[in-house]
Amino acid sequence: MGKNNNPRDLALNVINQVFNEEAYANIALNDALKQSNLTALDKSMATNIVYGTISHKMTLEWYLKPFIKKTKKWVKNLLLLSIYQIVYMDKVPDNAVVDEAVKIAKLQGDKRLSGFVNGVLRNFIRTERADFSQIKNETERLSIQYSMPTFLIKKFTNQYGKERTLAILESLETPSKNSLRVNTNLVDFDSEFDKLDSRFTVGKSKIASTAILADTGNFAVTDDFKNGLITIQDESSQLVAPAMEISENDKILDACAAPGGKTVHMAEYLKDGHITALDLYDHKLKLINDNAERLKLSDKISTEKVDASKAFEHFGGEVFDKALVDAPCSGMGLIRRKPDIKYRKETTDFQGLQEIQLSILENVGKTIKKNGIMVYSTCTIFDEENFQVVEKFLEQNEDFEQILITNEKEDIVKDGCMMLTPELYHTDGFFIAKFRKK
Ligand SMILES: C[S@@+](CC[C@H](N)C(=O)[O-])C[C@H]1O[C@@H](n2cnc3c(N)ncnc32)[C@H](O)[C@@H]1O
Repeated sequence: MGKNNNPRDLALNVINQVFNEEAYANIALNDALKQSNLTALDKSMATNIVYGTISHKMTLEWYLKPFIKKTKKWVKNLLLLSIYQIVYMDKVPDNAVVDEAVKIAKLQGDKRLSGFVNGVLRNFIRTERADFSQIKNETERLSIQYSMPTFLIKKFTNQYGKERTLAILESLETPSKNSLRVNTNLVDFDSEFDKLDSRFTVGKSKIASTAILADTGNFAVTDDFKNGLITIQDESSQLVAPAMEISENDKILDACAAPGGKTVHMAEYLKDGHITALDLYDHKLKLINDNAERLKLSDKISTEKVDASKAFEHFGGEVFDKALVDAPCSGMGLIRRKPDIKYRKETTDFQGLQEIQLSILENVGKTIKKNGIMVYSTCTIFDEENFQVVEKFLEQNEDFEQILITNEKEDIVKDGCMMLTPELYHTDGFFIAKFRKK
């Protein structure tokens, strides 16, 4: 079997990049899948192994620890992804996992180590599996059981208490749903729902009227996606555009816009209005333009490479009717979809992120007209980047007041902000606050 058509070998190469070189899992996996000639079924298996192994990394290391001393990084990664299959993938027989691991060790060019891999895995299978209850310290136990660094367990517990923390951790263990948004400019919601319903198992969202949900299905390759009738957007983030109170002639600034998921949603509300979408990088602006083109909304959107914390210097004061600051954040609400986030050191400087978020809000705020609306959103569920930002922004900017957000689902509203934790509706974790310029 050649390298390019072995799903486990591909998974190992991606995991090596993520664990050894801090690559982003989604990018490394997409690149590897594109270059491979795997069947759709094998692609899905490789994807499952990559995300499963990353998601359960700390648990798998704990399982593996009694069986090895020191070994090469790729060998350890191969053992981790094999133990993932043994423990979590019921349909794959243990013997097949071992045989495949041995084959991959040989493929990686090391016959001697293939014997070692064989021995460790056979030993692991023979030995009774360790039980989490033997870890006496509760924080450590939760950390190993849910593969979450202890400082995050502590942060969750401090903010949400034990019971809700457990519910959040449990909910992060179950897979994300596919969440689609219907482009109601091009097609009626109900007819698109019926059409998708005839081909996939789909359902409606409990929180976003534009969302269609599905457990499985690769919607990015469908004609309806390519033709812009549907797009892929989490239910929680579909709540942002409706919160903006958009009028069809509004001039809107989307300050942190790429890849443009919310830009295109807001643009659907416009007739003669226009959105200026900013980001820091050309390749990211291209993603916004691609999205706008696919959804047939290019005439309503222009992109500019401008630092949002210097928007006022670039555009001047009182120019826009509305602004969205969908700020750079730790992304801790996306752990279910992007499990590598929980191990990344650069996303844990919550105070540093808060400073950036406040400086963007303050500067963008100056570009809004009197009575203009500014919405602040993040995909994180920690207070430093959410309620503390709202509080400090209002303290430091007396020309703004908070508009209290309401929703018929009271459990997603807290202190006038929308606050979705991942266990409530099995969405991404998400936060929305709303301000008006006096
Ligand atoms: C949370 S993402 C935005 C997601 C986007 N609103 C959507 O719905 O698809 C944050 C974006 O802000 C950009 N960004 C970070 N700092 C920025 C800054 N100072 N000015 C403008 N964009 C910035 C990042 O490159 C990233 O693309």
